[in-house]
Amino acid sequence: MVTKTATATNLINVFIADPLSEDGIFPLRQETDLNLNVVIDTGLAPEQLIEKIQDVHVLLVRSQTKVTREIIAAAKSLKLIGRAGVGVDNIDLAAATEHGVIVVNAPDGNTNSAAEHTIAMMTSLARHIPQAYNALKNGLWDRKTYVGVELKNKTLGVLGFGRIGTEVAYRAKGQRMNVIAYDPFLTEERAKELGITKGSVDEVVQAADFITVHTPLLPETRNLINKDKFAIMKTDVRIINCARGGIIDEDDLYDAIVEGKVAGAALDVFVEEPATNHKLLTLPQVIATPHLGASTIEAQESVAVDVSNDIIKFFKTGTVTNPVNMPSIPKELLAQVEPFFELAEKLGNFLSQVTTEPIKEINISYAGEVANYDVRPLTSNNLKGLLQKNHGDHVNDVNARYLSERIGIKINEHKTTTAKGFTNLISVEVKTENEVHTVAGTLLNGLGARIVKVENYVVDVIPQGHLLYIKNTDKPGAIGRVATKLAEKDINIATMQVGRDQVGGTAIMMLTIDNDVTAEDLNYVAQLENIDEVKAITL
Ligand SMILES: NC(=O)c1ccc[n+]([C@@H]2O[C@H](COP(=O)([O-])OP(=O)(O)OC[C@H]3O[C@@H](n4cnc5c(N)ncnc54)[C@H](O)[C@@H]3O)[C@@H](O)[C@H]2O)c1
Ligand SMILES: O=C(O)CC[C@@H](O)C(=O)O
Repeated sequence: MVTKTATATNLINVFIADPLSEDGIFPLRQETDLNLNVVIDTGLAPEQLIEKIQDVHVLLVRSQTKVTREIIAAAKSLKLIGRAGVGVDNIDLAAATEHGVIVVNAPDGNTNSAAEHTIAMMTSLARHIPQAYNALKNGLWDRKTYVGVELKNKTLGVLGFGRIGTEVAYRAKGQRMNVIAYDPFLTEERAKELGITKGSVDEVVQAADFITVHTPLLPETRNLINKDKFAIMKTDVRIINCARGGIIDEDDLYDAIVEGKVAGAALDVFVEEPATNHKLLTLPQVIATPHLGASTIEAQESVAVDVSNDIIKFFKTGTVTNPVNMPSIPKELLAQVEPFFELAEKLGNFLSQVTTEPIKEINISYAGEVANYDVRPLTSNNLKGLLQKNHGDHVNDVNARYLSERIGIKINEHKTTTAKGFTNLISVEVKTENEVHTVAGTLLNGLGARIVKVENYVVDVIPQGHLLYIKNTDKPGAIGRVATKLAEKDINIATMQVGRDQVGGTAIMMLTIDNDVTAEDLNYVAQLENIDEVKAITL
């Protein structure tokens, strides 16, 4: 269904492949600066989706659509994948990164709903509410079978103490439960502050009467709870999974329930979804919901609004609030780091034009104030500049690091707070089989970007427009001869910087000129006496 039409000028095709809150996509509908063409077409088979997203710039999904490598490869114009929710395990992140497609999610919008659902599941499990309801609906007034347990004074084990795990713990404390948790990022101090106990995974599962998992599904968390863990649990433990199918080994859970070790399980998620015919669902001790953790009006509106706003922000500013496959820069730092993006890219671009062999190694050094920030986005921009010559617009901030590593470039980043006379200095060195080239740049207060060092020579060049890089032997007349030859070719010199290592040694000239030069012009200059190398650089 086409919900908003747009003319072809800068048309941005947004394809919504899963049901999203209509109120949540309101920001997209009311956006007038961008030429958005929003199409909603849900429940498609992969082949149908592939057919429909050839010209799509933004693909927006929840958890149903599997955004596979094939789908990403088929969407030739794809720039952004938006996930209205937290988990991105339905998106092939590696493929997105390789294709330079940014992935954004909405990490905060459904935290509350997922935490509330977890508590609802735990309470239902403790009191057999779904089973008793079913019996009563079937005409059975059974008050003996469904005797439950209280939550009060029981211990809740929480594995994964991020946004949702923490919210669940707050609520469990409200039920007067004791909480023990494990998360690699949980400190003793934070645990103390929240009035909970910090334990290892084994300590958590051993101590708990109820265990709830709230980690992402990662190689390290797949089957985090398996038969070895069930073996050390208390008998009659109850298990809740409102995070991701696969964190708990489903076969081992089945066996542990049948053997009487586990009294019951409440599951919102499964390894394979939809899970309509699952063996766990045949057990009376198992209660389940069809992945409803985030299914509230509030959460769906909130995640869709967040992801819609990020789409708009991306096309207006090139930045996003919730990137998944590139480092995020806190808003308060962005303003400070942003001016360095262009400089970093220009330095990379410069080096790509002076280097004549495949680059094997790049050493990027950040000195001065800039070293206080997360410099990974700057390195990505630098690598983007370096690769653009050969990769054109296939390279962007998202895939620059991946592409560089794939072609075998070793990337080293260094930080130091002393910048040798500059407030900030970015120095980049590239190494090839036979060459080493360096360039350094800074941002001068109020004056903008400057290249301040080329190879070992101090210069002062605005990194913009057409430059000539000339290496010569330091002999009288070289500068004059170059200027004359360029004048003969009607090439106007705007600025000229010279530097040398020693009298009579190697020298360089950095010229800014008004127009681009041809290979023939370069040869013309290169043939001059004492001129060793001439390169044209466009920044
Ligand atoms: N059922 C639903 O509808 C629903 C809704 C929202 C989120 N979720 C899922 O809930 C989970 C948690 O979401 P969140 O927003 O709290 O994420 P989060 O990123 O805020 O928290 C995840 C936590 O897991 C921790 N972790 C990672 N590896 C771990 C390990 N090996 N052992 C223990 N902890 C580990 C991380 O350090 C992090 O603190 C995710 O899997 C998400 O996809 C499900
Ligand atoms: O889209 C949904 O409803 C599920 C979302 C949830 O699993 C998440 O990870 O955010």
